[in-house]
Amino acid sequence: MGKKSKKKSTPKQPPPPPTSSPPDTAKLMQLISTLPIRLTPSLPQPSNLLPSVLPLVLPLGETLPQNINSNLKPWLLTALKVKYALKGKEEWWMIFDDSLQTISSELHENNYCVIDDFLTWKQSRIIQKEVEEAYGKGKLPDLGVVTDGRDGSNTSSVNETVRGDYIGWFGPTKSEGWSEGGLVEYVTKLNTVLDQMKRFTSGKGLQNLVHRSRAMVTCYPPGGRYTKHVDNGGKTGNGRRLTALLYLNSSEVAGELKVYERGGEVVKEVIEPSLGRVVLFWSDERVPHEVLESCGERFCVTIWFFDGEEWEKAREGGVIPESTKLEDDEEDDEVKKNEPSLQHDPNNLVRREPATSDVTPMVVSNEPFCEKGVEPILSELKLAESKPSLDCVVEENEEEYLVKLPIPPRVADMEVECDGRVLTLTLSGFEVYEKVFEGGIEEAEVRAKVSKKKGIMTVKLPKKR
Ligand SMILES: O=C(O)CCC(=O)C(=O)O
Ligand SMILES: [Fe+2]
Repeated sequence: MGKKSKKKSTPKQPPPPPTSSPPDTAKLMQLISTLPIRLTPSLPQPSNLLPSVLPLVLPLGETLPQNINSNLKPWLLTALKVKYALKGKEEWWMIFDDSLQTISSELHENNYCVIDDFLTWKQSRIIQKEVEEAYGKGKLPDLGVVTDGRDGSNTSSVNETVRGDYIGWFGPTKSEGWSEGGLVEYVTKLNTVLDQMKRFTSGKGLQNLVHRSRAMVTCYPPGGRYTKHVDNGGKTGNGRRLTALLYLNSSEVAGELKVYERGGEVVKEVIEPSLGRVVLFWSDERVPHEVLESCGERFCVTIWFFDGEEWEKAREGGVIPESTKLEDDEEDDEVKKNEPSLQHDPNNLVRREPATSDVTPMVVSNEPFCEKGVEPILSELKLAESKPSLDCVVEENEEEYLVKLPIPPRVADMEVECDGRVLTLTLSGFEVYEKVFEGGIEEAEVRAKVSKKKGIMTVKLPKKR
């Protein structure tokens, strides 16, 4: 009885801090202003709500209290960021259980999630510089081939009024031009976070994510836009389960991402494409979205994560092109005949559908590091798997190395030992598109030729002159 009346007398109060000593708000805010993180400007000012949220997350280890007041929820991610920045762990603030739990539940409840400071400021600037340079050097040469319409069912139309961006597909390695390694850090971090998020979800959502696409780097020039669409819609799925956008714009370029409710009638949020911001959303009909007209050069890196089964089905059904074109190789004629061609690339415009050769397994990191040199305690990082490695025979002649290995069952990163050095190949279909020499060998700008016979694949690597 007493309990009941007590409840009635304290309506609408934020939940009391779980510790007896409430934080000194002014001091706290002063401290926060010195942290290398951003307080989401579109939310109510920090002096307003943040102090109410912080006590909820700060003293509680790595689990969140249940039933957090809903008006405080938008501040949760910021509060968690503050929490880990206070511990000197701002680089990996999102990998801790309470952060993962918050991101997962936002994604599942809202169908999308905006994460600021996914990369540190420094990391974001590195990728930004690399992307701008790539654009300047003409490495994003192609006008996007669009998925037109709301349901994404038309994948063949090319219409500048629908989409007006320049596109390039990239692996993250130095040999693909990422001289400062910015993209590889981002991709590894993203893979690792998504992999860890699996622990906080059940059902189909994230559990079956096994592949990711290469990074689609885009620049919308002034006036560029992309009308309302979904990334994986229509009758035949294309395997995409989750879309991850990384924005790279430090000045105001407009070009906001407009996110709609399922059905595409009701606007949920208009999101600025600002530097270091990551937006995760389900690629299917749940999240129609649109890019509003840009007024400057607007940069974004998009990576799609695939549901293993759906992707396999789409590939078998011919929805996904098997491979990019093979170089002329007599031995491969038979193979070529059996491969679907890139029919939806009639005008030499770039594919916006990631091909088999654009897809690679999610490689996760077990050793996230922290800028300040403090290693986060990451005892939970159990899902990480090492790259598959296949037995192979390496033969050598004057001009090339011949690496013979069993054909991998699916797209795979693999390591082969070549002349005593380890060579990492990212293989897909029958094309090797990415290779990294480790152990001091000069990076070779070679495009390996691959041929296939009776279950054995031969990779021919020309020797560098
Ligand atoms: O650049 C963006 O913000 C989103 C692009 C997009 O929706 C797409 O490429 O499918
Ligand atoms: Fe999209």
